[in-house]
Amino acid sequence: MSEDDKTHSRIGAAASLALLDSGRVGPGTVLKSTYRIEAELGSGGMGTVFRATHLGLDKTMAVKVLSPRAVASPESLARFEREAKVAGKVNHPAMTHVIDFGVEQGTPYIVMEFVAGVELAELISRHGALAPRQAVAVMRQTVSLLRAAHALGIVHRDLKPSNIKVIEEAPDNGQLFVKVLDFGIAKVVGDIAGQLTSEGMMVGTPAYMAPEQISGKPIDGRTDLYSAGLIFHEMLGGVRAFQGETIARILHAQMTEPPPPLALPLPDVVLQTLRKFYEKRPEDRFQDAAEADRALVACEEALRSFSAASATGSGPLPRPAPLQGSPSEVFSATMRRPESAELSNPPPAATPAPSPLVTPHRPAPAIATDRQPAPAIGVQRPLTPMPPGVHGPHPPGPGRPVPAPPVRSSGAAKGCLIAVLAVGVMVFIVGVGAILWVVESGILNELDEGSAHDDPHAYAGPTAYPMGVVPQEAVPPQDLMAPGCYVSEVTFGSTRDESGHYGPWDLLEVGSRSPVSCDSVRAKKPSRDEQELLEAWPSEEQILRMQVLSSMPHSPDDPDTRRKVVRVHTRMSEELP
Ligand SMILES: Nc1ncnc2c1ncn2[C@@H]1O[C@H](COP(=O)(O)OP(=O)(O)OP(=O)(O)O)[C@@H](O)[C@H]1O
Repeated sequence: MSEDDKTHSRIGAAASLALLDSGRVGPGTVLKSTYRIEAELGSGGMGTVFRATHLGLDKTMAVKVLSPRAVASPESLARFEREAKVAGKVNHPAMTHVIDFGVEQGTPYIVMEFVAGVELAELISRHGALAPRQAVAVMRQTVSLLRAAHALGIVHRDLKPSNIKVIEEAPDNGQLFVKVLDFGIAKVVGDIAGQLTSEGMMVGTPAYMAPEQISGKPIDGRTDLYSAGLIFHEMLGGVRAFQGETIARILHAQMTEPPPPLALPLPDVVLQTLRKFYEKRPEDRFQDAAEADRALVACEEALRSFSAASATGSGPLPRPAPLQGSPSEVFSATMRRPESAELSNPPPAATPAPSPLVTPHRPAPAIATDRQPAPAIGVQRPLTPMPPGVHGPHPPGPGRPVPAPPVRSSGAAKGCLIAVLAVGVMVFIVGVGAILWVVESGILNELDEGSAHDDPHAYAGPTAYPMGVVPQEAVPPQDLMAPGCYVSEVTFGSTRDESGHYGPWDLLEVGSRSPVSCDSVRAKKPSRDEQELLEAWPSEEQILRMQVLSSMPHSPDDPDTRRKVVRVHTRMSEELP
């Protein structure tokens, strides 16, 4: 995790403790004559995590050692100690259990069970979106752990996909099992120790931080539910819900914008549950983990019938062939990808077996434009029209072509054929005559000139409307109700210049426009970033609102290019007074 991706507390100076040197603990060090440090696993805001061996039990464990930077204050020492004690209180299968705690030559450390597996963040970035049922299963385990922790007054405060480790996959149904890492910055609500994080210091990761956490308001279990909701969104969509080039941009989006809609068909109850997790106001969210869990159970049921309905008439839904071996072999083999020779029972085909962990499809892009409908995800892909209550951007057509009925060669059939041919010839002659008449009469020219105005759904082109951004207060409410508002997803592209700045922005693609009711569009002043994009907007049409949905390099090979997908709400200027 990059430094700029995180906003950790700034630790105050306390020189007396700064003499701790992490060099004292490293591979070869034996702590308490019991734990031999083997290798570094990684480091985060609080310290470094090592793989270690319990010498008595000959068992692998994880040891987290506080970094000299973090240990520079009594506050961080207290936090670290609290991590050990608090984490030890939570007894749940998804909890990473704390085994021991100690201070060796002034260096505090915590001994935890070693959690093998892959971080959810890595799983998503490597394989894309999870199948919805897998995502719901991960959510249920996480929320169940939160329920246990919240009951003890413990809030995690830094839930994110890199703090969730996928430890196993059930070979029969692909269910994923997870453990949550890092209750290290947990806050014991009401505990005096909880006040240690002084006002104004933020602890958390911007992409998953709840609005109240950002604005320094009191936090509680609902704060974790917000982060969990964004993780749910990411599992379903395959990309982070909130992305941005700067921390400020992400924090602003967390405070003011909903996550972009998911571009895959999902039952209503799943979409409603998702939204309720990340409502901006804590009082609009699930009020506790138990309530969230009930909603997730309803999601499970809806997805079951969704799959069943999808499968009707089309045979069993396609499922990737499971890899061979025990669950842990399957899991590690999947993570290493099919260099199949490494598997105990490699799949026989020359083509590598797809991972059962996630569907073999690429993730649905977070944003589906009308030009590029996002693919539905793996096993949930409906092959028949969606059942009632299921919403998706592009209801799929029948999955299989209907075979034509066999034609019988009989006298009656021949008679019918001749009659049909005769009617066809007559229609053709009348049609040609009508076309000639229309061309002669000049009607086509009139239609051509007037089309942009006559068809409110037509893209009017660059010259029809005056350009400008309409601030909310400048648009009378009755006018907001007027027809003529559209929404479309627009792609802008740019290349980084020598000073490292992107711009100017080119308009690459305007997705087809859908009419929206203007009263659903709240005009807002564009940010500086958005203003830059606006300059590329060639249409002399008023832009009510724009929202950056995603921003990424054109391709991994060309990191100096950027592609932004922006949702633009526009209105025809002629509707204004
Ligand atoms: N109990 C554990 N078992 C196995 N690996 C672990 C364990 N705890 C942490 N790790 C791994 O060690 C690495 C560092 O973890 P750490 O929690 O210090 O960092 P982080 O999560 O990136 O940062 P932060 O905690 O500051 O958000 C991560 O790759 C994490 O997956």
